Amino acid sequence: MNRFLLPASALGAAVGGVVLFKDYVTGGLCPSKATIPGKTVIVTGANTGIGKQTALELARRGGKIILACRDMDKCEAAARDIRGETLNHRVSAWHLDLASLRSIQEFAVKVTEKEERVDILINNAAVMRCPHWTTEDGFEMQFGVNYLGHFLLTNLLMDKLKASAPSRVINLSSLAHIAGHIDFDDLNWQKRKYNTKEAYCQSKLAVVLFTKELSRQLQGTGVTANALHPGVARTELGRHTGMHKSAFSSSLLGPFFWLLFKSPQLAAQPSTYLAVAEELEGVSGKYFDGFKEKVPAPEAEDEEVARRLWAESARLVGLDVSHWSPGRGHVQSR
Ligand SMILES: NC(=O)c1ccc[n+]([C@@H]2O[C@H](COP(=O)([O-])OP(=O)(O)OC[C@H]3O[C@@H](n4cnc5c(N)ncnc54)[C@H](O)[C@@H]3O)[C@@H](O)[C@H]2O)c1
Repeated sequence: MNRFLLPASALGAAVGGVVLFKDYVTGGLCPSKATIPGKTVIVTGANTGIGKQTALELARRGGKIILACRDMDKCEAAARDIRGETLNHRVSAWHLDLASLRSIQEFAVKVTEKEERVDILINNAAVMRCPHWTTEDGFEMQFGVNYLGHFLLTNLLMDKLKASAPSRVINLSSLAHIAGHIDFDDLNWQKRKYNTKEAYCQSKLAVVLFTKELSRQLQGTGVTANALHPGVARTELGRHTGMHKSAFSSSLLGPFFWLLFKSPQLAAQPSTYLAVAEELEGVSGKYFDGFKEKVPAPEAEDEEVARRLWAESARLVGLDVSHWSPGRGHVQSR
């Protein structure tokens, strides 16, 4: 009997260790139980991955949820899933292609006309390490979708956000921002040899700089802006890198991914926390890694870089900054 005791307790300790380690890596569930009845939430890129799970979590908490997606079939399917799972029928699918300034403007006009309020804007959509593609307006795809599209969208919705204050903007960045650099001489990768990884890192650094500058400009308005690294998750984000569904479910690498990567549901917990937590009311201009506030990369804290990026971005998307004040974004025809 005794000869089984040692191996059994070693196995028990190993299993316990794995469970504890996984818990540590994945971060756990949102610590806030706050609900959001009466609040309207927009989640971009909500048909899959972290965005879909975030929309589901917030629908469960009673919000009116707008899924803002490029592919309407997938968006409708996600909205149906969420309505079915949460029994919250105030979940709808709207078209938004962040690779098109026209689409962003149409979406913002529709929101402005049809919605009384926007309490929470979650800028979640992204593309990672795609080939050297450009958006409809000629911007490098990762810079255009991950950052510039959200920059314009947020500015165009600012009147609504201000009128609904206290309200929140949550920008999905990434730990990858620390390897980023804003090259003002070539934001759009027209001069340099294209590097998919550096372009992703630049776009995610731009998201943190945007968050900081937005927060500075919105002081006293009741609108807060925070940036977030959600953790590393098993989503479709790696579709251009080979790290996708089949790798996650392979018998060789599957257990490794299971242990070290979050499920989309767990990776949606930090976004949910930033959206609902009462203790974060008034907290703005911060960078979170999971549920914890962290210091971002030094370049992300550079106010001069942030101001310059804002001005350059406004110029690129045709936002009239000469008459600009928070909430008075005006897009000139291009
Ligand atoms: N998965 C991770 O490990 C991880 C790590 C750090 C940061 N993030 C960030 O989390 C966010 C969510 O990523 P995910 O892992 O769920 O990825 P995902 O690829 O599963 O989801 C991204 C979503 O963005 C949408 N999207 C892409 N281009 C778009 C466009 N032009 N217009 C509208 N929507 C568009 C996609 O359709 C998809 O719904 C992203 O901002 C990503 O950078 C993810």
